[in-house]
Amino acid sequence: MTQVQSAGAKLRQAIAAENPLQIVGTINAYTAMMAERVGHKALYLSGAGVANASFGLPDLGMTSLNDVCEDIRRITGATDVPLLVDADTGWGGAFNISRTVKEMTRAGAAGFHIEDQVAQKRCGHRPNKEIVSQEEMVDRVKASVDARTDDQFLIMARTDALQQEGLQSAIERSQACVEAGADAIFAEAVTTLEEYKAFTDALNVPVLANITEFGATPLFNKEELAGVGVDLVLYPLSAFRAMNKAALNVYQNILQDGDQKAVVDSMQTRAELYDFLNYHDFEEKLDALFKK
Ligand SMILES: C[C@](O)(C(=O)O)[C@H](CC(=O)O)C(=O)O
Ligand SMILES: [Mg+2]
Repeated sequence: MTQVQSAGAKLRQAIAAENPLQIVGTINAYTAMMAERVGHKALYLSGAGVANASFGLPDLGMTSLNDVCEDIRRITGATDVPLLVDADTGWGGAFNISRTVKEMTRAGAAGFHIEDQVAQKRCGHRPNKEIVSQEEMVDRVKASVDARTDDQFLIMARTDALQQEGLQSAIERSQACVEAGADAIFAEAVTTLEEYKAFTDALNVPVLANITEFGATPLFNKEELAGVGVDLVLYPLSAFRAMNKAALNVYQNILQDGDQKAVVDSMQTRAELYDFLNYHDFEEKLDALFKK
């Protein structure tokens, strides 16, 4: 009998196999399929991405658990690669966080990260973030661990404390989260390799570096990050940002030129699109089933 591996187990296996594991943001099911096809071993659903792309909203804690679960289901329905999900602050107290774990697991997520910002959160790379006490964050982690229905579901604690309270506090918070059962730590808005090393030296669980563009963190290479003990490297919105610029260019050109000839070379062709979708397999099935 073949053992069916849970999404969480797959993510843990990928973390063990890759050094470091690169995790790419996939804003929708189709981009997730492309990332899978080119060989990525782990995918990410960004909270900012859900807010921006699915709702046209800023990343300020305005989307809900259901909003995110809808996008999780779409992506996990289209790929087999494990998906790490941004759970923001967990959307409330212990019982809300419990629902977040259970619903995300049911939707097919492999794990989530939950952060120590206040509910009225901001992007981790913006000024004037506010964080909750260490005790409150530890309670969030405890509630998450207690709610697990699959013991392989990965619970990652994110600390946004570096900006306001400094490195020592951010590390202490991370240690307290690990003590409470966190499987991994997301060190947010880190600015130097030395700081990453301080996190990885102090912790005995995988540490994630968020290499998001146009933020506080330089675009360190995965080798540099592996050199300071980082296990997971996140590119949450890289493809999304590129897609946005490409789309804007097309919209502008169609208006300016009256046709799309100048930008057609920048487009994925119909043949390429169909290839990623396995379109022809579907069509053959249709022909075989309903041949006239
Ligand atoms: C990782 C992140 O939480 C996200 O929602 O993708 C964002 C990314 C970004 O805004 O660049 C964050 O770092 O807060
Ligand atoms: Mg986020």
